[in-house]
Amino acid sequence: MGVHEIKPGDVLLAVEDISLSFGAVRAISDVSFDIRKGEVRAIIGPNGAGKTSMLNCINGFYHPQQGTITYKGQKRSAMKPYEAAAQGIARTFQNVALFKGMSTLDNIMTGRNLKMKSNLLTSMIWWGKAEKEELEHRRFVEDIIDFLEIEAIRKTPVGRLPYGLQKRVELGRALAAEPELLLLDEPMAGMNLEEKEDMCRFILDVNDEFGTTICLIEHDMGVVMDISDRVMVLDYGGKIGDGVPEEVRTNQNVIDAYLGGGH
Ligand SMILES: Nc1ncnc2c1ncn2[C@@H]1O[C@H](COP(=O)(O)OP(=O)(O)OP(=O)(O)O)[C@@H](O)[C@H]1O
Repeated sequence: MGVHEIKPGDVLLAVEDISLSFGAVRAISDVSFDIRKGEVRAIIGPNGAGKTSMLNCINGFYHPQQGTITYKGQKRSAMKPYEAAAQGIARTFQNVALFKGMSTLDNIMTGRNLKMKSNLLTSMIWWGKAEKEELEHRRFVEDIIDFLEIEAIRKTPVGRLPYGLQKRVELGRALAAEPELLLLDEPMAGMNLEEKEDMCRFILDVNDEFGTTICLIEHDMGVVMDISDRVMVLDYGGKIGDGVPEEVRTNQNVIDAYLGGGH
């Protein structure tokens, strides 16, 4: 696609001066920040600060009225979510968005759709080829299931699983697309301590073992500071801090926004 190769540490995605409004509500005001290849990047901020809106801009759900987003060196125009997905951007949602009646295995398999080349016509003509491809995809999905340690629930309808496991299945579905950039919206929300520790470990393993770049929104400050390389802080739609965890922890604007809290 004429996109130059990105080395670890290079900028994978750059957001420049973007603003997004819904009528009179300004969700994002003139925010610039970047995500480097191979890092774990966090976006934090009080409720309503614009964090989810930012992820929605990155994966094409929302189109900012101002500013630009450059992914792998290419400035994007108004991109649709499926186009972002085709270019290697996957995401999970604040509230689990899985097919509740379907098994863990089948839910993760749906994340593989983009990678499947065979359609009905080719599978009628090239039945053997399509079957082989299907087998390869199943093997890939089984590997994800092993990696996330969810073999025991592979046939269980996800609606019957506890919330923490559903979040893990959702992570599996996103991984099935073999993303280059993985966006996680509050991956640990609603989890107990043990589930949070597990999820942290999986996020770091995905980053380490697959080299996947990760951008996450998370409210648990301990977790954010532990697992992120850099943290960007939003408040009332504007950026008030950006840097390594230590810089952000000691940033007076950030301390004030959190102490002022409750908005
Ligand atoms: N589709 C929409 N229509 C109208 N207003 C919206 C929409 N999406 C977001 N907003 C508004 O934009 C602002 C930022 O919302 P956003 O969900 O991005 O914040 P957030 O930081 O993710 O909050 P939280 O931590 O509570 O999830 C809020 O005032 C919200 O009400």
